[in-house]
Amino acid sequence: GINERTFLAIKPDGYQRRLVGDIIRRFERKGFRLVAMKLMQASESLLKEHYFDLRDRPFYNRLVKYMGSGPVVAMVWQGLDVVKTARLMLGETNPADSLPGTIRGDFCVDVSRNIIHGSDSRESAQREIALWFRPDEIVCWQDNAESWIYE
Ligand SMILES: Nc1ncnc2c1ncn2[C@@H]1O[C@H](COP(=O)(O)OP(=O)(O)OP(=O)(O)O)[C@@H](O)[C@H]1O
Repeated sequence: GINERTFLAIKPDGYQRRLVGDIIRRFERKGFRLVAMKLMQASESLLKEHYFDLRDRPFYNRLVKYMGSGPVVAMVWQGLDVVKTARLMLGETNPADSLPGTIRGDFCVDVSRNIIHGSDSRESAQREIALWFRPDEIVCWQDNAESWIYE
């Protein structure tokens, strides 16, 4: 949809490596709009809830520990088909499968240090946005079809 939203989080390794500006710049230049952002230390309970679907995977505990090992930059981005396009811009989960030009393809080699998270569907986006943000932390911005064409 035209005003679709997705949840992106720059992981502790992305923050530590000072990639925040580059990552935000990519999404702005692409044409998406930043509608919420906070730099935060995520709690263990938030991270466990966020990764609930992966709770039975062998790397789950390591993943929660890594995500809590430093600040994360939690963001909501809005725009036409942003869920799918953001996933393309991130690259594959495993950086070894990510093409150059994608965030993971350009900046990392290790699946357990892969810089950024992005919602994988509109349903997960809704769930994750509600988990990480209060409604009053999100800017209300509506692009209409005409502004996309004439802006
Ligand atoms: N085999 C693995 N070993 C270590 N960590 C892994 C492994 N597979 C996935 N992860 C970590 O768990 C995260 C979530 O895995 P998932 O399969 O949901 O991939 P994803 O949807 O591409 O990632 P994300 O949810 O972070 O955008 C990955 O981004 C990665 O940090």
